[in-house]
Amino acid sequence: MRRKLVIGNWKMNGNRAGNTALLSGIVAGLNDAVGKPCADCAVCVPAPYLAQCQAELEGTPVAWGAQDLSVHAAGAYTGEVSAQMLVDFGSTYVLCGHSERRAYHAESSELVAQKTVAALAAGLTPVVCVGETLAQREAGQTEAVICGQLQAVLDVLTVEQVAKLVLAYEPVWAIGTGKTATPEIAQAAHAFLRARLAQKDAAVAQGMQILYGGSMKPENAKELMAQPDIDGGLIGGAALKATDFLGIIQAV
Ligand SMILES: O=C[C@H](O)COP(=O)(O)O
Repeated sequence: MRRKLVIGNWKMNGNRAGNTALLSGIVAGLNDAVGKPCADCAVCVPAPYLAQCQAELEGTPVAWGAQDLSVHAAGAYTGEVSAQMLVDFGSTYVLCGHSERRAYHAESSELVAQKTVAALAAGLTPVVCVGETLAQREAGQTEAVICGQLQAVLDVLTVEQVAKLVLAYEPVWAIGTGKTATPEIAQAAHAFLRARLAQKDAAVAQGMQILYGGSMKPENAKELMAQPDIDGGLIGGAALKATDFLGIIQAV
């Protein structure tokens, strides 16, 4: 039985005072919940706030991490942040290949694969994001696109390394638009991804947490998470309000 995982991706949002209010709200909500939460949870924050997460989340049920990393270990790479720097601040997770990185920073699937390798080498858990645009879906290319994005990563990893990944399916047309994929559409994509993973290794495919991302909210989370191949959520907008984020965790 795969454990559910809910990750909040703050994107480029936050400030010190607001972060404290949000994080303490999440922690208080989890502590108030009756029994142990049935999902693991984490926040992926802008790199400058990793120290704040470490100071305010250590010892709580909320893990933290970053939204991107460099493929390089160190050196003359102005503006880049290495995997080891993320580890220095207690990060567990790092997003690799979020669609906004692919679209606005021209990240290729090959670069995403290299970032995944760098994250694993530092002991981080990469959350590899895949997803098609609306034009690609309408052209019937969804499976080819997400398969290509996944394959680029699988090509450079051993089975043991693949077992350490988290995968996120985020249809670009559902991100920040309020247009959530229906549970059936999301389930079909997740099942497809799991079948592709099974071609690498059946047991690893069965154990892989595949998160859904794209306008997930407390109101639609329950139905999405009830799908057999949806193992949690990668949450954008709704991760910026403690009650919404907790509502999604409670929907598990
Ligand atoms: O990483 C999170 C996704 O991009 C989803 O964002 P959203 O929940 O605002 O649609």
